[in-house]
Amino acid sequence: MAGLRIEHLYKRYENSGKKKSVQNDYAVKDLNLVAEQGEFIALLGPSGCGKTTTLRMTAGLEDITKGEIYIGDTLVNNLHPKDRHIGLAFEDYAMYPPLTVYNNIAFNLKAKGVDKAEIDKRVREIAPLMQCDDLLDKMPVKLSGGQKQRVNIARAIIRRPELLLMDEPLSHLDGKARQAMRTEIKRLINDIKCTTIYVTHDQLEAMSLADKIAIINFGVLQQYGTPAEVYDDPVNEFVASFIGEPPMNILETTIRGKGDHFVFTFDGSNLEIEVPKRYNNVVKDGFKCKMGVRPMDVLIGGPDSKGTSEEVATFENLGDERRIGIHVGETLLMLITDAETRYKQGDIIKLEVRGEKTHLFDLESGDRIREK
Ligand SMILES: Nc1ncnc2c1ncn2[C@@H]1O[C@H](COP(=O)(O)OP(=O)(O)OP(=O)(O)O)[C@@H](O)[C@H]1O
Repeated sequence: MAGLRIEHLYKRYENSGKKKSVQNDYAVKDLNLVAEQGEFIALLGPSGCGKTTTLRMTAGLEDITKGEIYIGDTLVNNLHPKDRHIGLAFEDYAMYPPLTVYNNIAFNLKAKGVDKAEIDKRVREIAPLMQCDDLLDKMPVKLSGGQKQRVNIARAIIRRPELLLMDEPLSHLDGKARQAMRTEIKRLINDIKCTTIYVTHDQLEAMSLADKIAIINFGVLQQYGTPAEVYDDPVNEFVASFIGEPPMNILETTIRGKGDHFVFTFDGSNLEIEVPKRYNNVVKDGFKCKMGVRPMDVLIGGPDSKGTSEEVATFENLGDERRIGIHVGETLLMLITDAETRYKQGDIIKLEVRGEKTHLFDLESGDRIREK
């Protein structure tokens, strides 16, 4: 049984003509997505791409323009939010300030008329899971951002939802608290095994938490797959450059024949990178496209390296890794190294690129060009 099934979902806001960022007037366009029972799905994409709209339609907080949403086997298009068996944890904590944490967590069960003893049992079950047992007597105003978020999530899961919907739940937290909460969410979801849809624009969060990631741009699903699939096998330039930090290097290139193989060449640079042989059937001398390569697949060669000599344009020391930028024509090619050497602008290094790790993208559409 699918935890959630979305079929040909569209959303058009009536006033969207005024919003420049909605391409073709649709905030969500022909979205299809299946989350299996118990799966953790991240909806990932830039601001305004339609993630929250999708979540709100799933929750029943926003009308659907066209399409179907099933939770389990039930078509929920016309069901009231309270009848959808969902738990909601949105970025604003939306707690009731005059109520203690206990009463905030218990609120929805009380409203449903669940008896007192059962409510108490459930609050005391959930509180340790979300590490808020010592907060139960506190008032919301006394809580830190991380604590509020834990209570917020406890409120969402106390109803034992079939589907947990989370919208940027970590966005108010700073770096360390964010990391800690991320780990807690992962542990929690493993414990309660609830199908979860999690909205974020943070690719690291999506990569570390999700079983599958739906990457959306301008309301259109670009790719839906496991973190490894979207990282290693991106379907287009958008996905390739959205996933990974620092992002994949993408450079315009002209392919040239060289003996029995082809090389990527770049305007204004001597750099040449071997095109993987598997592309021999799709490229030819003079073929123009974009080449993508991840910064960790660009290496600094040793003294005997046959790589090209290049000048360091930028150097950043980030503690556990160092980032070097090299001008290739007008584009900055980034590489990451864990070597201790500190470079400075103008230093010469030998550059080696792992040709076998390169991807090809269509110059116009950005679609991945695949071997035949
Ligand atoms: N109530 C509304 N009326 C009109 N347009 C809206 C409304 N809500 C959202 N939009 C538009 O729909 C598009 C998708 O918005 P949505 O909030 O779903 O994106 P998002 O990916 O969640 O963005 P963010 O990460 O910034 O929250 C945006 O262009 C937005 O301006």
